Amino acid sequence: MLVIQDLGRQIQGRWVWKQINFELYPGERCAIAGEAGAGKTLLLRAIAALDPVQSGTIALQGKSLSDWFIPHYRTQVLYLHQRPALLEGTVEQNLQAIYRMAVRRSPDRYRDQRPRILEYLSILGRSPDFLDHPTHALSGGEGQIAAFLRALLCSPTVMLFDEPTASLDAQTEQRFEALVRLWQQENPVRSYFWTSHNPEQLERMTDQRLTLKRP
Ligand SMILES: Nc1ncnc2c1ncn2[C@@H]1O[C@H](COP(=O)(O)OP(=O)(O)OP(=O)(O)O)[C@@H](O)[C@H]1O
Repeated sequence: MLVIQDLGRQIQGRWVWKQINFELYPGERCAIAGEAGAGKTLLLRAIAALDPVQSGTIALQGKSLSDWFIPHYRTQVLYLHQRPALLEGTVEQNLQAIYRMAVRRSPDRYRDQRPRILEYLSILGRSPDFLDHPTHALSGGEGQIAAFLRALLCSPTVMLFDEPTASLDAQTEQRFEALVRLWQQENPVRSYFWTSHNPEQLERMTDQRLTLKRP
């Protein structure tokens, strides 16, 4: 699915990590572990093609990142930010915006997907009113939920979860994890990387581990 070879990232002339080699197979759930500042976010951002790397290559489905049209690559590999940025407007307008992007332009598609969104909301313990909330009034946890719904609608093959439940209470965290499992069951080739400072969560949610150490 995704092959990382000899990947290295420098910041101000210093290697944060280097010689990272890893293969993510279809359906795999991989933890990215390492102490605070080890470069977990930088690695996820590199895999998402959001940041440059100073050495090595990434290939998705046998095709090197440099040969992908980046907007298409990002429909397949999606980074869920720790502190997601949402557009002005309501949660629902943020979800509808996905279908105005050139790579997915299809105005009617949102309507078709709405029942699915309502099902996801109920798994997350939220009522349909959540869709009407203005994004500027969302708490950090609600912002994570809204961004997760948006990510699910994008249907990526590889999801990059960066401390996705850091702002959630324990019950919503469990619901979030249940929805990740459902998302994966819907299509078992879906795979993900997940970072968290909670070892029990990594135990529950992942079965592979990539540990970052200082070079
Ligand atoms: N834009 C930047 N400019 C300068 N240094 C940066 C930048 N982004 C990250 N760093 C540094 O790179 C290192 C790795 O950062 P990163 O956020 O990837 O760590 P992390 O493992 O995700 O940490 P945490 O577990 O605390 O979230 C840190 O020392 C950080 O200060």
